[in-house]
Amino acid sequence: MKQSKIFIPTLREVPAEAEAISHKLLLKSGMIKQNARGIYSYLPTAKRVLNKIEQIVREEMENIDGVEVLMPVLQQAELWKESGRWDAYGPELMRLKDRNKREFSLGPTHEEVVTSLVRDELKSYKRLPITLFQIQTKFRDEQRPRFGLLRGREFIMKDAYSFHADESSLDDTYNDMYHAYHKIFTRVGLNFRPVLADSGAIGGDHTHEFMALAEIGEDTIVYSETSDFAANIEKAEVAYTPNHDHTPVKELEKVETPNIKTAQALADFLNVSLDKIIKSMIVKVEDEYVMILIRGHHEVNDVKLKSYFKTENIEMASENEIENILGAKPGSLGPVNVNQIKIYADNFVQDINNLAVGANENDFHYLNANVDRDFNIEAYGDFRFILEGEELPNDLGKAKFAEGIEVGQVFKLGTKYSESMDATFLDEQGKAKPLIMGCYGVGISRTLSAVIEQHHDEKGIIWPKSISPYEVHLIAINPKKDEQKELAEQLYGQLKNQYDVLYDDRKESAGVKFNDADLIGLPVRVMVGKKAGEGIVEVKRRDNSESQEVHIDELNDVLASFYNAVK
Ligand SMILES: O=C(C[C@@H]1CCCCN1)Cn1cnc2cc(Cl)c(F)cc2c1=O
Ligand SMILES: [Mg+2]
Ligand SMILES: [Mg+2]
Repeated sequence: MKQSKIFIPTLREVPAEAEAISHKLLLKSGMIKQNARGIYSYLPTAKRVLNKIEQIVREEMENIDGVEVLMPVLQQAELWKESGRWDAYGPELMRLKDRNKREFSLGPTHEEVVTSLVRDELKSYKRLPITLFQIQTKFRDEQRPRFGLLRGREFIMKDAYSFHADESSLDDTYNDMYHAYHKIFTRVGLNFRPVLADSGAIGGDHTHEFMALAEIGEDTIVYSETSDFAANIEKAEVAYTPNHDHTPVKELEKVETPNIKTAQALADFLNVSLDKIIKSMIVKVEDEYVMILIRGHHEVNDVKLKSYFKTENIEMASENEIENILGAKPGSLGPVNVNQIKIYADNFVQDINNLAVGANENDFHYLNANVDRDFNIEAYGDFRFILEGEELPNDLGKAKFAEGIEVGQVFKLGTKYSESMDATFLDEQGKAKPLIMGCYGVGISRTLSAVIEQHHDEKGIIWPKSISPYEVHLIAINPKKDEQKELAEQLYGQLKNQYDVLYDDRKESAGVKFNDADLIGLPVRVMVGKKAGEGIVEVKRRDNSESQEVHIDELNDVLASFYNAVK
């Protein structure tokens, strides 16, 4: 492809609002243009990378008998009402009406659609198992789209759905998918870790997320250096063994704490360490308010609350809900004499007594509050995030943290959708049973960004060969010189039969061409310059800048050795 004919609007400067390096480089290298918040156009080099990622995903899905389909982006509301999810999701589910006022959503995922698709077809166990997949644009109306394609509102996903007569068949497909994902993320050149994850709203009890390691990642991975344990921090359990400090129980004492609102401020005011403070928060579980107690140096983990209370419908109580219940604002809340709502506590609250807690009166706290004497605990549980360095359960080693970008997830869904949507099959005894399902996603456009996060230098992107938009960058340094232009044209004619060649034939300065080549990031370049008259050109790697001058008679061999040496 001649660069004078393509459309790669590279930028000299990058819009300041781009924080993530992949977002900066996608803009600067002319791969995307923003249309609206979280909504982008993929320009030619991005489209070619997406095609290659999609093709790798397609191959690995077909290797495990996945069958490609393409479902509609517009989804009838009726299906979401059957599954009960129409009202379970907030504004993130984009809803709209057609000309006849019929309600639809823009598809954020396709469990309902695929279940409705197969429930009329897969009526016999003889037709099972089957795995359908699609590669398609999804829409989720994120409140805070950011970091370019890492968290867009419109994005490309491969979503697969498997249907089974029994659990062991689901287990087989889950394992096939797990290994297929390993191959996919290896082939696209990502440094990734599969981690145990929380299955959240969609239910099921078993799920792994595939995390690409990157500082910018929104997810925190907990892993061990002495075992192969790895989990999303949302899921990582905190081992608890009682370790009470057995200080003598003291009298309850009310103290005035003017304008003290946080645990740290209270610790400083009382001149005690943060871990002696107890934070009390009010959360609404479905429509019941409960109090959660946690030590001052710990943070509550909302995903653990959701799995403990077995509902997604959990949110922090608002300030006026809190005032209505306890008569005080956040910052002065505590368990003493609270009987109108149940009190739950993180396991580690058991290790200390004489607790410093809010007095449920603005600007007042209690010292020496003690469970059973001053308040009752409904139950203790693991409600907090693990801290780096803490021991993992079952001797799996010490918790180490890393940031990750979730590029894939595999779920065992069970019968959540087939029951609610009445998708049954006849088993060998002719008995109607709900289909058992699995679902499996790969973030295609997110993977493109994750690769850039892991493969770049200060000058631009460094594409792995497997998904690079083109394979060789042929550059005529000064096409105004006939010998350079003619030799470059001749080499273009020759090389384009062996490689995907991007030929920079533009009448731009050498500096502009080299800057653009560094930004666009093709693995190897061939430069036709001053020595064209002698038949000498230069071959150069983008990753380590290794270069070699070579006569065009040797170019094929040298180029092949350079290209093979690049990952
Ligand atoms: O999508 C999944 C599960 C799997 C992931 C792999 C491919 C198949 N689906 C989970 N999820 C995430 N965000 C969502 C956002 C909205 Cl607005 C929604 F309505 C539904 C969902 C939703 O169900
Ligand atoms: Mg997540
Ligand atoms: Mg997830």
